[in-house]
Amino acid sequence: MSEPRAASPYLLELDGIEAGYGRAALVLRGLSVRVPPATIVCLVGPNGAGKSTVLKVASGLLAPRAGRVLVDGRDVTGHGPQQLLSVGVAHVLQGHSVFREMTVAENVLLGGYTLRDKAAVARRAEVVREIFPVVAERWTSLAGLLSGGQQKQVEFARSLMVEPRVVLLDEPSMGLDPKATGTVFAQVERMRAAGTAVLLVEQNARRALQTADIGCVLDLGRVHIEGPARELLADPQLGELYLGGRPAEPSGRPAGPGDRPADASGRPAEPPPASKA
Ligand SMILES: Nc1ncnc2c1ncn2[C@@H]1O[C@H](COP(=O)(O)OP(=O)(O)OP(=O)(O)O)[C@@H](O)[C@H]1O
Repeated sequence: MSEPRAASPYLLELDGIEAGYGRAALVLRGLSVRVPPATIVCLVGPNGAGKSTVLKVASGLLAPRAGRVLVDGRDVTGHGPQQLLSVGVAHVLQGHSVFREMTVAENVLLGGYTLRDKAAVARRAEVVREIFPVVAERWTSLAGLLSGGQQKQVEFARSLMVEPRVVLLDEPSMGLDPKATGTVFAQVERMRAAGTAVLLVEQNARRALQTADIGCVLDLGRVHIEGPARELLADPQLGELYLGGRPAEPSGRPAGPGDRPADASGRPAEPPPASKA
């Protein structure tokens, strides 16, 4: 018999997670993150803080040693990636994962391999082609001929084939120039507009917080500060510690080529004193 579903305002919840690799010290030490439906939540923090590890726990790639993973209030702790995908959690891994020698269409349709019904695959393909126009335009091109930003959109499109309810994005702007980064973040907003929640990890923290609804600052394996992304951007102490020391841009201007990534200065000496999480 399946467990009764508790009513929850959150689509995805990580609650008191402790996780690490092998015998090494724990990376996550009591971390909690909540993702409401159709919301972009961004994790920022120094290199090695455990941001990618959070995504691996959320997608079932790494089993936590303690704590719970909940989807729609239902406990899915310990479930593997396939099971998490089947309840609507899709993970777009760091780096580029398109098959360069295959067409855009083949790459995207691979994302629907778990869908049994051919008509459902065709319907979803139409939906993702609408969300990502470049995917529709380059449908029959070899994926390897696309630019880095276009390839990232192919990866997004592939992840949306199964109609996930939350997509975990690990460093989507990695290796992209500022223009392509802008395009990719615009597409992240389109995913939200299409009703998909996003849990985002990004080196370019300032740019990511301009797109996100909620920001979470990770340090020492926990969420130290959580709040509306715009408020985090405007916080001078946070800017100094985690966002490369530049004052927040009141206009929400996309980051320019001179913008320093969040972690350029490495781990700060002290975390901010007051935890709002
Ligand atoms: N597969 C692995 N095996 C062993 N240790 C790992 C593995 N992956 C990550 N780690 C370690 O876990 C810690 C957290 O890594 P993680 O990649 O989650 O951090 P991050 O905040 O995403 O860092 P970055 O901003 O540099 O990508 C680091 O100390 C890292 O060396």
